[in-house]
Amino acid sequence: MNGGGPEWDETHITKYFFPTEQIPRVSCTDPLADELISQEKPVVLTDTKLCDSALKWDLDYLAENMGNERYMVFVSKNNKFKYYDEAKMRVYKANFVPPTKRVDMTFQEFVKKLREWKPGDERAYLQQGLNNTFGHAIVLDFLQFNWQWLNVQQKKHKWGPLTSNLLLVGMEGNITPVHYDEQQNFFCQLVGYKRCILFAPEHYERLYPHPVYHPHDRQAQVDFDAPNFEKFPGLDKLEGWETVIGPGEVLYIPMYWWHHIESLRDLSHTVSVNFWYKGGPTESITYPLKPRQKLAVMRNVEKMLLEALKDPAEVGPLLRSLVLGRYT
Ligand SMILES: O=C(O)C(=O)C[C@H](CCCc1ccccc1)C(=O)O
Ligand SMILES: [Zn+2]
Repeated sequence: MNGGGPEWDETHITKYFFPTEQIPRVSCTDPLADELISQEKPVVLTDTKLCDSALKWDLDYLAENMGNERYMVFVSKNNKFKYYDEAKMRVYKANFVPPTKRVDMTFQEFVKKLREWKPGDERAYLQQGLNNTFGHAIVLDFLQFNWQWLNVQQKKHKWGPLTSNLLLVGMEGNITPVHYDEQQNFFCQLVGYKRCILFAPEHYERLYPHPVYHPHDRQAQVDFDAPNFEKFPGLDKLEGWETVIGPGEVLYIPMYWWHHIESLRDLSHTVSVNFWYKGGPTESITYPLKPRQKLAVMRNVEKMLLEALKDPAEVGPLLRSLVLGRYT
């Protein structure tokens, strides 16, 4: 399972209620790699040398070179860091209690928090878009990423522009619950080990995402640690793909694919950098539509209905009267 040595073993892996298969792990020179990426299927690339210049980004190096800027850190009373959209939170009428709190702090403050952490303390997760305000050493490392390989991939698979790189520094055991993004993603692991569980877009009916207008848009309502099979009956048909990625490995997370990401329990903190790309130009439509295209249609229908009806409570009844007994 894992590369060279005994970095981790099954004791670090939480057993969930659904079956998974291993995500293929190939060399980036293997034709299978390009085949899977062009089919928008997940694959672990073991030798891209994408971020080798950042393999040295341990806490001391980052604390030393990240200057005194304040960075975006989320704190949580438990180990879950479920993302929420702050803009949607502001206009969301019902009561929404954000599950984490955003606290901007310097990297030194963040490292102190990590090193002094005791069970029962709130957990922290630094999630900051990389930009040129980071110290010059970091910028130099960034410039040495394997941009040549990335540009070849971007062109070959007709992706849109690179939109952002998120620097992620997490505590062991931190979990980003299952969600999807509307971008292609080369997810690069630098320090420590992350378990990534992925589900194809067609598992949409089994993961029950929050409504599009909800602050947790794109996030599943399901809690893998406490699955509610009555409320979410589709869960018993859920099946996924998973892998554990370590330093120097890149996981391709296709656009619209669901992913749950956890920093292995009881091991070490983790450092990752992602590369989010806009999807390519909508290719000529062929039928039947691909699952991710149906997902995009469903999102647009939701947005249109909310715009037309104004009251979210009317969306369910209207759609039910539209389909029940007619399309079902
Ligand atoms: O790279 C990805 O897509 C991940 O999900 C990585 C994930 C943190 C992402 C946090 C987040 C989720 C949604 C919107 C904006 C930010 C992790 O590694 O814990
Ligand atoms: Zn994501």
